[in-house]
Amino acid sequence: MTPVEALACERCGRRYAPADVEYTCPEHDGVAGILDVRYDYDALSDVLAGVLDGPTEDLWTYEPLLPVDGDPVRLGAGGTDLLDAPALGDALGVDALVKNETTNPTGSNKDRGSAVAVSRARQQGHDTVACASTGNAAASLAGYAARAGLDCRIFVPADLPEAKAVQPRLYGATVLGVDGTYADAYELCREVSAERGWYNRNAAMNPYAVEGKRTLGFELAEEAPDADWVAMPMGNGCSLAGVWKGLREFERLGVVDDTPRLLGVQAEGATAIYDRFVAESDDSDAAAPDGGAVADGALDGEDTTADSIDVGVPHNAGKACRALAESGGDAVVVSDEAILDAQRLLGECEGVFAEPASAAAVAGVRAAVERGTVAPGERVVTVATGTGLKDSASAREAVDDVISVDAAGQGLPEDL
Ligand SMILES: Cc1ncc(COP(=O)(O)O)c(C=O)c1O
Ligand SMILES: N[C@@H](CCOP(=O)(O)O)C(=O)O
Repeated sequence: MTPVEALACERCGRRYAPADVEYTCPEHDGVAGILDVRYDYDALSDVLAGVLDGPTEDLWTYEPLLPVDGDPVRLGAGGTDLLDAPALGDALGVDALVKNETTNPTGSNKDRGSAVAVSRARQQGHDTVACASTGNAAASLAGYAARAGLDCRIFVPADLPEAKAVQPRLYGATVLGVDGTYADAYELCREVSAERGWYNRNAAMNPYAVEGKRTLGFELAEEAPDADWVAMPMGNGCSLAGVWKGLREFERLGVVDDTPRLLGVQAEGATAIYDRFVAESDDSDAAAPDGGAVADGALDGEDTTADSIDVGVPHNAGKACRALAESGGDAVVVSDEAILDAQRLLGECEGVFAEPASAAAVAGVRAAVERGTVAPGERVVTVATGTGLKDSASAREAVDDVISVDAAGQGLPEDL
């Protein structure tokens, strides 16, 4: 197993032996003290050559760098394609690449976090896992729980897109539709899981889920060492922070000489991380379309068609802002209209059907080019975090109507 040195509190810096604490720092209430897994990098360095030797089949190619003690749960997460995206690049004015996370086994990058969290849950003898979700973590946890033979409980906002509520049930999970926001579902899941002894996967409190997410950073470092930017959507901010951790570690371990800048993208209806980043950045030229009102990062106003990033209380905001700042990156906010345009652009240009939250990253690149943050021709990897197939109702807004034709061809347009 990867030698975990300690769990360090993101807030106060206290360090704990892994056996002494399961979730957050005991010095703070609730989720405030997120713990970060710290490794012995000399030991990681010793196993690195074996990891880099050969193709990345899936995220367990990186098993010696992951905090899992053998017998991981395998469903095929990771090892996703990095696509050249020339048509998208022409449309955006950059040298574009797309990291296609839509092909993960349950359809999103959340599978990376679930693979590690569920493997640990099984190793520790838990029989039930749980999470709150806007849909993708739900399906992901449920799919991995099914593979591991564990029971699964999911808390979701009741107004979830239909397929996102169906998918985890198909994997055998019990889905609880909470009459409220994602933030409400998160708090309820936290309380009930603690009361009933369920293993809580949520990356806002479980230090190990993000360790799976950092494998996306490993892959990007290996596959696109010359990238200038990596653009990602932000909901809780954990996915972006996880990618940054992986990128930085591969720089530290000498796999790459340099790291790309991160572009974090939020939707106009849920801007808490963006607001905090702007507030913390002395020299940021970030500006929201609405004038850029600065909030305290703890809003509960969730209102965007990009439901996966419709997060009013992003618990990983601090980590995400630090990642953006350390990378020399930036944050942008995009409208729902721009997101739907970008969803269609990504589909038409590159054959990738991504959900609105993922398309937000494409819209964010366009916005960043327009305001000069990303220079024309720079090499930009956009992470397509999740498939659009789970939310055809949103995609419906982005496409033309079906043309009705009778069986004899009546109605067929002449100019087709
Ligand atoms: C498809 C998709 N993209 C992006 C995100 C945002 O990830 P995070 O909440 O880690 O910032 C999510 C979270 O659910 C997601 O499902
Ligand atoms: N929006 C996310 C929230 C949970 O994901 P996590 O990995 O940050 O715990 C989702 O539901 O997919």
